[in-house]
Amino acid sequence: MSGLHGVILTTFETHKDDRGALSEIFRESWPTGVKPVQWNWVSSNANVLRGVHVHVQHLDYLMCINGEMLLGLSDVRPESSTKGRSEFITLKADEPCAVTIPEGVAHGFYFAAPAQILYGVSHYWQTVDELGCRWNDPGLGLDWPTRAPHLSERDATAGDYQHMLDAYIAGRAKLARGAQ
Ligand SMILES: Cc1cn([C@H]2C[C@H](O)[C@@H](COP(=O)(O)OP(=O)(O)O[C@H]3O[C@@H](C)C(=O)[C@@H](O)[C@H]3O)O2)c(=O)[nH]c1=O
Repeated sequence: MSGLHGVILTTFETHKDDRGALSEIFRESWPTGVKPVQWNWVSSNANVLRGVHVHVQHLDYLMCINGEMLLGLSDVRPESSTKGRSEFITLKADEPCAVTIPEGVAHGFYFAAPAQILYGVSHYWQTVDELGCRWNDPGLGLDWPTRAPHLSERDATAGDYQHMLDAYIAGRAKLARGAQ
């Protein structure tokens, strides 16, 4: 369960037999809140942290397919009933489920050990929709279980929480004007 407005957990039914297992992971008819147009496969090494990012436009439909991932979430939407709240969800490949992350919910992915994830997105990737801030900015309210994660150059040089919030609000206004 998630306490953040619009964050949806979808659990999968797993059919096991003597060959292994099979799960349906997405049906358009399920109430996931998202219709992916693009899917990404991501492999991460131990102690990698991706993010923290927030999107103005696209939603993510995220699952762990090998190992474990700690998902950090922080609601930055000014009008949200859960604005300013944050939480962690652990996704495990052997407890198959997906998390829908709405636009405006900032998120980071932490991998204590090597793992693989798969995620679908509601809009094609475009850098203009890739906002972010420093993974450990106090404004996020996320106490990660690492002090020195392996980050991308972009994430290591990201700005602060307030800068991300301002960019998110400006990006949303631009989108509302039909400019994105
Ligand atoms: C996200 C993405 C990246 N790329 C490319 C750009 C770059 O060369 C390489 C790695 O991209 P990044 O460093 O941006 O990957 P990463 O830091 O993993 O970015 C992801 O972080 C998580 C937390 C999210 O929220 C995602 O939406 C996305 O922002 O892959 C694509 O071609 N398509 C895509 O959809």
